[in-house]
Amino acid sequence: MHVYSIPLRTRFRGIDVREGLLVQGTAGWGEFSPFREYDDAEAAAWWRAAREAAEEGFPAPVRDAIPVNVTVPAVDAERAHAIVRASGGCTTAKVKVAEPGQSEADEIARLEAVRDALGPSGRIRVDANGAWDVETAVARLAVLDRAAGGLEYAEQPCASVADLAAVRRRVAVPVAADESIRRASDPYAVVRAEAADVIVLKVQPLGGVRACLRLADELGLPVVVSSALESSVGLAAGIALAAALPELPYACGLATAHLFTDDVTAEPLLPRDGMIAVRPVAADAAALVRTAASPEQAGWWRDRLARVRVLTEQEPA
Ligand SMILES: O=C(O)CCC(=O)C1=CC=C[C@@H](O)[C@@H]1C(=O)O
Ligand SMILES: [Mg+2]
Repeated sequence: MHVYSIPLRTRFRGIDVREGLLVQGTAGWGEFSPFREYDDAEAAAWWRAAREAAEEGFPAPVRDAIPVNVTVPAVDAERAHAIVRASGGCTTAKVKVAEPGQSEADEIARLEAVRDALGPSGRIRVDANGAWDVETAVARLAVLDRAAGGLEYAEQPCASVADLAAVRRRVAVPVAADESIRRASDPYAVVRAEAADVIVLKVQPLGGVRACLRLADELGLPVVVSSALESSVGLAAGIALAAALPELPYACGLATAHLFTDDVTAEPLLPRDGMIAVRPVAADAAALVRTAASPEQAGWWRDRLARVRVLTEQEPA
């Protein structure tokens, strides 16, 4: 069991340092890295995903490389341009918007810079993490669609399923559901309400690759696989899901190793020509030493895992 702590290059979803616990089992390496504020019940799905990776391994792939998007945090225009140019050939960009303290003008400048860096044939999507109300989403998406020279889709413009559905009825930009799937007690509500054109699946919060494949099949909407901001060990599970899905019509949000200043392996899962190769990832000793968390942090993660294990051991097999 190893606990890593790796600083991010840029603050992302309010965090500057990513932490997680890695386990090695008979099938390979698994990652358990629920965000700190999640309670043990929510963290249980993340442990099921880690256990699957370590003990069962992944289902057979149907493709050997995954197209990925570059993820652009809520940075200024100049940084956004540089991030896209250094992305390893990504032709799709996902741009964070609705950051507290930022204005519409900041978002317009960021999107214009991303369009400039990608060129006219690139695809741009935005992610508001549920921060807008319906009126703001409708007005803002029209503005951002123009600034971007066309948006591929808007990820989670509003928090509730009802609001997503209302936005979808009123804007031409397609809507993707993320938090409404991964943090919802009822992911099927999105389909019943016709609230999304695309669903975002993340392996750890949804309990593993096989659980995601079942959900994708039942939901019946096009899937984008995204990371939960993981080390390359966790990213490998997302790559395995993207590799096993019968259809993969969009680039996936799995190029987030770029956001980390270091990784737990000498061969991070980074894109080349906009694609990440499907391959197993093993943590290596030197990288684990370099990225090791403090004894205090490691103790916190071990205690958390011990509590979550008790919860998951009570589940039916
Ligand atoms: O989808 C991507 O391009 C990268 C992953 C990503 O954006 C996220 C990872 C982890 C937590 C989230 O706040 C965020 C997201 O909302 O999709
Ligand atoms: Mg999202």
